[in-house]
Amino acid sequence: MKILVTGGAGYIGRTVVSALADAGHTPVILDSLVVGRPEFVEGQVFYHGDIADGAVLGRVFREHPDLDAVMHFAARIDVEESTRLPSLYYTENLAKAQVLLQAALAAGVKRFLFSSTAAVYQAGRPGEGLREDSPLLPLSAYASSKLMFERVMADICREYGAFGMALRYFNPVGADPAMRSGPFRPDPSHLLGKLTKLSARGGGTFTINGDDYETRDGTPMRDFIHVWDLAQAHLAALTYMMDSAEETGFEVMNVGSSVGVTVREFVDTFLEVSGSPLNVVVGARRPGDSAGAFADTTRAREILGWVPRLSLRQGIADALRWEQIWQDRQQPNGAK
Ligand SMILES: O=c1ccn([C@@H]2O[C@H](COP(=O)(O)OP(=O)(O)O[C@H]3O[C@H](CO)[C@H](O)[C@H](O)[C@H]3O)[C@@H](O)[C@H]2O)c(=O)[nH]1
Repeated sequence: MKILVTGGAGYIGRTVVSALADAGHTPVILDSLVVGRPEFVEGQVFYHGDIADGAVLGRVFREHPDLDAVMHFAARIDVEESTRLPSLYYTENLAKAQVLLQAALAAGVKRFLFSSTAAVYQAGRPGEGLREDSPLLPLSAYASSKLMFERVMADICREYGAFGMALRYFNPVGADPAMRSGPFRPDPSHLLGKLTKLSARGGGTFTINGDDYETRDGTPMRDFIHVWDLAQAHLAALTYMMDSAEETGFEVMNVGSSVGVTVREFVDTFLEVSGSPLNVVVGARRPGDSAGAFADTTRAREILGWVPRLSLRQGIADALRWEQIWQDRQQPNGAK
């Protein structure tokens, strides 16, 4: 199948591009390269442009009249930034996404897969996984923009007789196990990114943001999903949409490991896997943080037949291996 992948030069989008190619599909990438990396589109069918640029969209759909589906990853993803710049988030993640969706529908592409987020949920009850019908409470413009687009998609897919799916990601970690892509931000704020950078520098102090939450060790809980497992969920969702007897539909599905891991447990596992001599201290809570939760992935298992296969340890090991490769690549002439 031929799939348009927006944001295909980004961390998750590029991983999915590799998974699609490995499975014999043909990805066509559309990326503005505002965040995405030019290295990730080398050798790929690639269009440089914005998801709402009519001229670029026109070219893509004209030159690929045989597209079977769109996988839409291109988005702004920084929760903190979204609380400062909500208009940017509603423009990029909601208004522009609608332009893309309608361009696809006008071109007759009626399968649309969207990257949503677990940030749409209200914090779960301790010990209970979040289900797709659990209470929603988006706390940032980022989360709201994602949830709003889910609803826009549901309505417009019905109007046009199309099939849409929104995958609600929990916390992706790791890199393509074949090392074709991985995280690339020079100054990441997320847990594994921070730990990986410290480890690459040979040590330093890592601060756990609060240990007075209602979790088993007081530190927040998250559900970490290997990015390659996440990519496989997209392939399963694509197959499901293409094989569906229904022409029209809309499905929401959690994609997580279904295992809750606390920040302290994560840090301990990281120290074991990396062997890094990090100094771990406990600091204040991070504003806006929640005690967190994990995914109930029953729907993805039953409907898509998808289950995560890769461990947290492998996610950490792959991230560490990729960090080394990526840093080496950033050096001129490959010098260390
Ligand atoms: O140096 C650090 C960095 C993070 N943490 C803690 O680790 C946990 C996880 O934080 P991340 O920033 O890694 O992940 P979040 O769950 O907060 O947010 C991520 O997942 C969300 C979905 O739930 C959104 O997609 C968002 O964009 C993405 O960053 C939080 O309790 C955070 O405070 C620390 O203790 N120290």
